Amino acid sequence: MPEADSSVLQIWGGHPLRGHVKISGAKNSALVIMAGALLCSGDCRIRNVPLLADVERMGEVISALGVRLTRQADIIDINASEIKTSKAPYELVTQLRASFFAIGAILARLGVAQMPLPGGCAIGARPVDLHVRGLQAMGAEVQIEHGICNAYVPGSGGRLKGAKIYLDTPSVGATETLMMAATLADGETILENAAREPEVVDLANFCKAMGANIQGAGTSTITIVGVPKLHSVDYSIIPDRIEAGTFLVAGAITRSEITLSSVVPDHLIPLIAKLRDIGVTIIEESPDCLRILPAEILKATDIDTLPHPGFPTDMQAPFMALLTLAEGDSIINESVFENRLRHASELNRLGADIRVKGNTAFVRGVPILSGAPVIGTDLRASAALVIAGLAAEGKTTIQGLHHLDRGYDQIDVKLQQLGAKILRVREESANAEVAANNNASPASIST
Ligand SMILES: CC(=O)N[C@H]1[C@@H](OP(=O)(O)OP(=O)(O)OC[C@H]2O[C@@H](n3ccc(=O)[nH]c3=O)[C@H](O)[C@@H]2O)O[C@H](CO)[C@@H](O)[C@@H]1O
Ligand SMILES: C=C(OP(=O)(O)O)C(=O)O
Repeated sequence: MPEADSSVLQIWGGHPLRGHVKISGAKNSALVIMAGALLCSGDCRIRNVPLLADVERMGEVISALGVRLTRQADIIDINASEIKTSKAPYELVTQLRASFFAIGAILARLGVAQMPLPGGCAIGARPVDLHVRGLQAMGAEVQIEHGICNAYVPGSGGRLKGAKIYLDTPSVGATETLMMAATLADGETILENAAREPEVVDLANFCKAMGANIQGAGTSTITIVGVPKLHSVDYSIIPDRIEAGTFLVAGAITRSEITLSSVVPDHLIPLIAKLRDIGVTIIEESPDCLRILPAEILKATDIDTLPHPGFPTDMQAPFMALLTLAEGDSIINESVFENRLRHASELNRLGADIRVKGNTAFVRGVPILSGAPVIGTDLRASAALVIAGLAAEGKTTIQGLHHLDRGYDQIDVKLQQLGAKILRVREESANAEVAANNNASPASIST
């Protein structure tokens, strides 16, 4: 894992990319499937796990519960035959969102769980009321005190009971928490208005491979019939659709021809539709490979983020970067999170013309962007700045890499392999260069 906190990314933009990129396993699947491994009293082998700070932290959360976890390359082995404590550590859980979702699995296994409120991207209030209400409907007593969610199942045996649960909003995390809780509960749980994201389906497939009885994942009604115990599993997680989408957008903005493999095109339907809408050609080379061709003209479009299968909120910031260089006016409405447009002002530093009103961004296409120092405020905001930096004339320096490294597996290395002029350097040397007014691209990465 690179040293993110003291590093910055330097990008010399305006160069097309060329070649092939392999997409890593999905962050949001890997994290919740690691939590799901806590349901199993045998060995869980999880393959295709991306190299990410969030995965490392999630591994630390699981180890802190007294569960055995080892990692070799992209394989993680977890054996939760024994979970020594029901209390997850504050300093780890507060670093990512998905750690909280483990409350469902811990409660199902032990009948008790103490989970600090989670961290994750600061893109809105992100309450956990739907998780809590669902667990209460399954018979748990739940109270949030001093920033800790304390849950236990009263009565002998401490086993949750199946329930009919309607989610006010199709929350990904709440669907996953409750699905995990229900796999070992007594009786049938029906989740209505459930999230339909591919990562929810991946978690369901993982649980089913361990012997869980789950029907309907990928639709808005999921039925889970609890089983007494789950067995060992060897499971490979799906490719990361957001990483794939980010590379497609990077290809589009730099007018490049690149191929992406290990993708599931069906998971990218809303994004590919929008890219085609604005003039980008994307070819399905094979069932797991996409090719993007250089676009002559990029046209403006409107985006409304929605739960899957709508346009994903996690692609909103990268797509905004692309629309800054499209011909005409675009309107982007962020409907999922209430504070996820902070990248707009950083994109404006690069010469974009974006006005924000409430949850809507009005993007007026400009002919060029020009490099500048910028700061990533969250994970996808940072990705948007990388994308803009690849297209901007001159040098862009991006701070805040701890956000980027939470969710992108070696993005700088992958972009270098595609010919991008991008370097991760220590912040002090970048500052020294600014003082010396050195804007030149270093010889080591000149193409
Ligand atoms: C680790 C992980 O998988 N993160 C993803 C997950 O986050 P996460 O699971 O946190 O997102 P949710 O789907 O839960 O959030 C959607 C909306 O529901 C609200 N809400 C959620 C739970 C709750 O108890 N009460 C409530 O009001 C949220 O504030 C938000 O406005 O799905 C998001 C939406 O696709 C993605 O952007 C994140 O990348
Ligand atoms: C918002 C995201 O992650 P998290 O839910 O972990 O904050 C994301 O992956 O874009």
